[in-house]
Order: sequence, then C-alpha cells, then structure tokens
Amino acid sequence: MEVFDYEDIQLIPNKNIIKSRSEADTSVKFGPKTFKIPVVPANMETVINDELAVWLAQNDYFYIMHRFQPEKREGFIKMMHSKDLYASISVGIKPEEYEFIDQLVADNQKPEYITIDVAHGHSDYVIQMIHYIKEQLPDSFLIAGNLGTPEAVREIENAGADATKIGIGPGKACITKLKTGFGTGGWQLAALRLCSKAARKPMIADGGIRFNGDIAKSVRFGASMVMIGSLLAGHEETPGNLISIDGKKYKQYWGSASERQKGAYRNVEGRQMLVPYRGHIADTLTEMQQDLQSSISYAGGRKLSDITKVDYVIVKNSIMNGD
Ligand SMILES: NC(=O)C1=CN([C@@H]2O[C@H](COP(=O)(O)OP(=O)(O)OC[C@H]3O[C@@H](n4cnc5c(N)ncnc54)[C@H](OP(=O)(O)O)[C@@H]3O)[C@@H](O)[C@H]2O)C=CC1
Ligand SMILES: Nc1nc2c(ncn2[C@@H]2O[C@H](COP(=O)(O)O)[C@@H](O)[C@H]2O)c(=O)[nH]1
Repeated sequence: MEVFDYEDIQLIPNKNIIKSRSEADTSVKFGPKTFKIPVVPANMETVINDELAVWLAQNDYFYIMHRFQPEKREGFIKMMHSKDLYASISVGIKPEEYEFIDQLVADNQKPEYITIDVAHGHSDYVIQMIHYIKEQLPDSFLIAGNLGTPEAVREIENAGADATKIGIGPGKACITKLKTGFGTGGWQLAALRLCSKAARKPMIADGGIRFNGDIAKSVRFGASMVMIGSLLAGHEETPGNLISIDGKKYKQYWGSASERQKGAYRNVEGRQMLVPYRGHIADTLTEMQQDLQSSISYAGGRKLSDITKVDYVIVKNSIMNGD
C-alpha cells in the first residue's frame, strides 16, 4: 500500500490549453445544488454560525451547520428557507436525534442537506440512522461520516448515504491519533485514495488541509468536496473569539470532541488552540478559487474534474524544500 500525505505529493503538469486562468471552471455539483468551489467550512462551533451560513448560501458556497446547539436547528432551517436559501444541518445518532427527525417531519421541515456527524461513522448505529432519515426525509441529500476505509465507504453507501465524509484523526485540533492510536492522521491523502477505489458516490475529504494546493490534491485523489476547519477558522466572520497577543491577532479554534466543546473531560479527542487572524473569509475563498483555477490550468484542463486525471509523484516531506 502506498502511504503518503498532502506534503508528500506533487501533481505533474500537463500542457496548458486555456488563454487565462479565469476561463477555468471550479464549480462542482454536490447533491441538488452547484457550488462555486469544492470547499466547505467544517461543521464546528468555531468555524460556522447562522450569519456565515446565510452569507455562504447567498454566495453559492456549500456549508454544513454544526450540531452543537441542537435546540436551534429547526429554527435555523426555517430561517434559511424564509430567505429562500438551502438548509444544511448536522445530526448525531443518540436517541434524541430520532425525536428531532420526527419533529422535522411533523412540522414539514425538509432540509436540503443532512450530515450524520460522528467520530467513528463505520457503525451499525450510524447505519440505523441512515435508514431512519432516508425513510422519514427521503428528499434530503444525506452525508455520513466520518470514515477511513474502503470497507466503511462501501457499507455506508450501501446503507443509503448519498455521500461520505472521509478523515479520522487528520484534523489540526485532533488528538485522536495520539489518544487512541487509530486513524488516517499522517496518511489522510492515501486513505482518501483507497476510499475512492470503493466509492460510487461523492466523498468529502475532511481534515488536514494546510495550504490551498491541498484542495487540488484532494480532488486528484477522489474528493468531490473538501472540508476545512483550522484554515478557515481565523476570519472576521467565523465565531471564535478574537485574541491579541504581543500585537498579533488570533482567533480561537477548538475540536468538537475537546473538553471546551463537551464541557467535561470525558472521551476527549480534541484540543483548543489559536489560529492566526486572516481578515475576511470572502477574500480567502476568492484566493482558493483563483488557486484552483491555476491548478486546473496546470492540469491541462478547463474544469475541476480535469484535475482527477493528472499524474503525481511522491516526494516524501519535501514540498517545502527550497522555501
Ligand atoms: N474526524 C475525526 O477524526 C473526529 C471528529 N470528531 C468530532 O467530534 C464531535 C463529537 O463526536 P462523537 O464523540 O462521535 O459524538 P457523540 O458524542 O454524539 O458520539 C456519538 C455516539 O457514538 C457512541 N460511540 C461509540 N464508540 C464511539 C467512538 N469510538 N467514537 C465516538 N463515538 C462513539 C457515543 O457514545 P459514548 O460517547 O458513550 O461513547 C455516542 O453515543 C463530532 O463532530 C465529530 O465529527 C471527534 C473525534 C474524531
Ligand atoms: N479527532 C478530532 N477531530 C476533530 C475534532 N473536531 C473536529 N475534528 C475534525 O477536524 C476537521 C477539521 O480539520 P482541519 O485540519 O481542517 O482543522 C473537522 O472537519 C473534523 O472532522 C476533534 O475534537 N477531534
């Protein structure tokens, strides 16, 4: 098995066929809608809130609202629909989540996207929830995760999920690999490649994105969408508190399985940290789009899927050489 991560790979250029990078089409159809770029901010409390979700939906970006204020989710769906925007929410798998789905059905609230978001998604309890949601809300596009193996992708797709989310332990705020010894941390890109061999439906690559070029690499190895936490958490519009230290600005970022998120030290697999402040998220997303347009041109293509065909080399830990 070839084992590598984002920093170990370089994609090999093909002859350019476009006159300007602006001709390259970065859009992606994911579920019922088409988005500007294959990037989704992580469904974490320090990355997404209502205001940012509205802005992202209004501007043709994908978002997934987190599930850590469960009582606000139905109101969130109503608020998005009242503005004629799509609603995209997360759920867990505990008994009260079944009641939440029942409530949505009773109130005729149908989110366009639902993500089952648990640490270890290859589980009969996740499969039960997939069956339940597909029965109760068959028109919602259902994403399930997180997974890290082709077997998991096959089983979760067969259970009825419309897309899977791949990544166990590669996140910046993650300590799963240290506390449990398991996961795709350190070989997330290779794990994505393995999963793509089994996948018949779209995959979201989740965690480990440190540079804009990692988005193109994720697409090359099979991702339809790329979930990003730490690299997007440092913006004016993201919910973490702004903190100044020695004249430098930072924002708070914490893991969804951190003590900070859970309010207790039980099954903690995440940590709290500071990420550099980066200004407005619109500028970062525009830069990501421009970099991706450049990637498409280096791939010798015109559209995002052209990146999936390029060759690559493994250059172990050396892409920063020469910096
Ligand atoms: N992508 C990643 O690598 C990781 C992501 N996270 C994020 O943290 C948040 C909290 O996740 P999670 O703890 O799953 O949410 P929950 O607290 O909702 O747990 C999910 C359910 O699964 C049960 N469970 C059994 N085994 C496991 C296991 N190995 N890991 C997790 N749950 C298990 C839990 O019971 P009990 O709590 O009693 O065990 C609980 O009932 C999510 O947003 C998740 O995405 C967390 C860790 C890793
Ligand atoms: N193991 C843990 N993983 C977590 C936790 N909270 C979130 N996450 C995952 O990280 C990604 C974001 O990764 P990044 O590298 O872009 O910062 C996120 O989407 C989750 O899948 C956690 O507490 N523990």
